[in-house]
Amino acid sequence: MSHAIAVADITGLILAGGRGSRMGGVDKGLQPWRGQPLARQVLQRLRPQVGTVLLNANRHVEVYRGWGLPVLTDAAPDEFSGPLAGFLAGLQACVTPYLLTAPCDSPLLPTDLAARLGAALMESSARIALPRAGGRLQPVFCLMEASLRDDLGAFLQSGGRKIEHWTAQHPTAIVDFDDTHAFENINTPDDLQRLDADVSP
Ligand SMILES: Nc1nc2c(ncn2[C@@H]2O[C@H](COP(=O)(O)OP(=O)(O)OP(=O)(O)O)[C@@H](O)[C@H]2O)c(=O)[nH]1
Ligand SMILES: [Mg+2]
Repeated sequence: MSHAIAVADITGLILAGGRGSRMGGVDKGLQPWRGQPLARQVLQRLRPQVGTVLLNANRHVEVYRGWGLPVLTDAAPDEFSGPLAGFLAGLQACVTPYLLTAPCDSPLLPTDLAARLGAALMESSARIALPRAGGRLQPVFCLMEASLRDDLGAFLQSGGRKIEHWTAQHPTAIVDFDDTHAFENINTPDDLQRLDADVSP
């Protein structure tokens, strides 16, 4: 018996729906890092790990579509309800049993993220798997059963906004990763420079 989820059974979702306020209000996914838009760096790392990739954005939708990706907007794109609104759009669109999210601003995400989270899901009775690095949960990187879509819809409807508040309502497997740089995310123009200097390719 193999304790793995087939790659084809996972839809990847790049989360690029935020305001980027700490970056001056720009679309973070389109900011260049090592010569490419951040969200494209994420796409390169995520694509081999999943069967299909979707992208969630509320601005510059045509630019992202030009990359050949289906683009999902939040149900209420003007409200900026946070990443869970992106999770829900992904869950509603995905036709596979599992959805794996990754933010557009973490270009060094682990190349074995789906494999390790997937193995943890299979080996437990959990419905969600989250990575932890340097002792901190990284809930924006979330592998979940697609059948949680109605439950998440109800959580958002009732005003819930925090990923960890939602995941805490379901059995969740936690997977420790050693490489803390892998989850570094870029929030400010300074971060763009610093992450390039600190971490070799
Ligand atoms: N769909 C959707 N995604 C969001 C929203 N807000 C944040 N995100 C995503 O959640 C992830 C983490 O958010 P942050 O790093 O805080 O990004 P941000 O909100 O664009 O940046 P700040 O405005 O500076 O906080 C990123 O992948 C964002 O794109 C939202 O309202 N809707
Ligand atoms: Mg934010």
